[in-house]
Amino acid sequence: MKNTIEIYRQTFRYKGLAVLVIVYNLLFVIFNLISMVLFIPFLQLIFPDSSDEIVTVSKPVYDGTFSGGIRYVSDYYNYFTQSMVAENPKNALLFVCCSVLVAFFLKNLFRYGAIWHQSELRMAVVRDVRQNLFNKAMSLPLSYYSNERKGDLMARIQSDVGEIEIAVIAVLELFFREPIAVILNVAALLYWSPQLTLFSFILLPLTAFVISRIGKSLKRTAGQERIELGVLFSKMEEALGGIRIIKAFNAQKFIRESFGKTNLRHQQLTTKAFRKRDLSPPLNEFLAVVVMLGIVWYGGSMILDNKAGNGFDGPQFIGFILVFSQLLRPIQGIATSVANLNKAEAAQLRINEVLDTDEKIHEVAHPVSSVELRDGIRYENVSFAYSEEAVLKQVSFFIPKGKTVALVGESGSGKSTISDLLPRFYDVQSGGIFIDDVNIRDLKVDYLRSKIGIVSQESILFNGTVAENIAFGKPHATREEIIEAAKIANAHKFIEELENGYDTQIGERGNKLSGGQKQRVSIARAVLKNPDILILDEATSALDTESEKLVQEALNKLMADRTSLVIAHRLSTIRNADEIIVLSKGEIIERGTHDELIGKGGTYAYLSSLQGIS
Ligand SMILES: Nc1ncnc2c1ncn2[C@@H]1O[C@H](COP(=O)(O)OP(=O)(O)OP(=O)(O)O)[C@@H](O)[C@H]1O
Repeated sequence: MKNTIEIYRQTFRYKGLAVLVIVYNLLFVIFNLISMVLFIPFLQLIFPDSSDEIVTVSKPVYDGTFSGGIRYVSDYYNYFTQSMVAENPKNALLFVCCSVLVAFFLKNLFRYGAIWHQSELRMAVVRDVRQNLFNKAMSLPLSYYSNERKGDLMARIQSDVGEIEIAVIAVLELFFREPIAVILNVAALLYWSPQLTLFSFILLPLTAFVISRIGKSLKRTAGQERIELGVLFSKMEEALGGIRIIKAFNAQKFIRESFGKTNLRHQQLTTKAFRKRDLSPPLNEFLAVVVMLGIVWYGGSMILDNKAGNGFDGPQFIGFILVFSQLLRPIQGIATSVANLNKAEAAQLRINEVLDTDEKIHEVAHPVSSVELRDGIRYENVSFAYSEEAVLKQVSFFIPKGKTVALVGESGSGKSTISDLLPRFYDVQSGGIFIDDVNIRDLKVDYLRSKIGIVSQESILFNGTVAENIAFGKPHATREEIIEAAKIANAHKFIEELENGYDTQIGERGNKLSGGQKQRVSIARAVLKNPDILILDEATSALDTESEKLVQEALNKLMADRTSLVIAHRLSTIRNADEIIVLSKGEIIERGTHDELIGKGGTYAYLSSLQGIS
């Protein structure tokens, strides 16, 4: 219920649109009924025998009340058409036809009016929910992404938001259209014949029971089908993502077979679901005919036996059946809307789980507005764990301003974790990191990150032009600034040679560029940002000698005069670091310059010898 209220609230954030949808729907319901009722005089014209007593209807008088007003309009219409019948039956027929036509036209006009505004409303709500989820996804801590699968978040953004879209319409129809349609139609039925109305309502639960049984069974199968579809998609995603490895290992057959099995299971479940779903229309129709025939038999007998009373004649009886047939739609509509809202409750819950996730990286109430970086960066007794197991244990070191500290160690020793703590992708659990004497926790996160440039192992480029990718951290940079940065990053030459120079689209994730080119674009991006502090996660993938030379040169220029923390994989590149810190299992085991560490003959010397460095 809480989540239904939430959907209701989101819908009514667009009050103007919601009110328009409601008003149009109400007019649709009213004209739907009127278009049925207008048939009665039409039928009375076709069966003149039954109109004997009606032609004598005298001109109605308006009694001043609201319900009297409705009766007056309807009586006047009868009086008017019947007077016409007396004068010229063909004119009367034409008049009734025109009235019915106008009523149907208006009914459909209002129906379309409701749908017109509904489309805007549902998409506006969807846009909001999707945007909120995306904004939240952007502010969630990195730890969220390691614990929860990205695919799951994608599913929430895609399918759960879709459920909300359907629910927006359900809310409007459930509260503002269908019940009113039911009430109006039932009122008309009761007005004509309370006895026949009661009889019809005895038959309805029978059909409702059968239909709901099918609905439940369908829901079960549809649920299984959705799960299987999820598996199917994840297999597809996995296979497409790893296509290079699949080909390299000649594993196409294995992957094809595994996909084939899931695909077959999905096909079987979908077929089952379709069969159940497709059973509804014929069964619905048959049950509707059973009910109708029951009414025809009972109502017809009442008229034949002259027991109907209250002037209930043949044409009115047909009108009764027409209106009754219109009653099934809103009743089914209520059932569908309730089912859709139930589904949306679950979807809203899943969306709220994301929206309510704690962002973990909290800002202090009164952050320090700026810090100069005069002395350097200090890690002081830093300990950290992603879950239970400690990943960093009491790590302390200092990077003097303008100097470079390199982190070395086996895979999993904690190098990336140390660098992730500086821009506060995670917060230390004990100890602290200081820029001069200011704890980074006391700085505004945005401000802190604005001072740091990161060049990561993987060059993360986005679909766009080269220039846009370089200006990523400084969107208002001029073309001259971009070119200047590219020159420093040894990227200008190759960019100029591209098809459209700086305006060349580089494709998804920059897949139109080579590894070395991507790295130099990333470096240009960091150069343009011109940060005081630099984190460099050195690329592990080998580049050819020429490319590597260009990248290394670019990095040297980028690092000049900056305070840098370098994660080194190839030890040749950090020979000149001011201090090298060797980590093992989250602890510092050696530290010193290259020469000092080689002289010591410890782990660093051993690792260097493995890489042929002395
Ligand atoms: N997001 C995470 N969630 C849980 N554990 C993690 C996460 N990231 C890293 N770890 C674990 O923390 C430890 C340190 O990892 P880290 O990535 O800092 O090491 P590294 O020295 O940078 O390794 P590599 O050289 O392979 O990149 C490892 O045991 C790793 O499994």
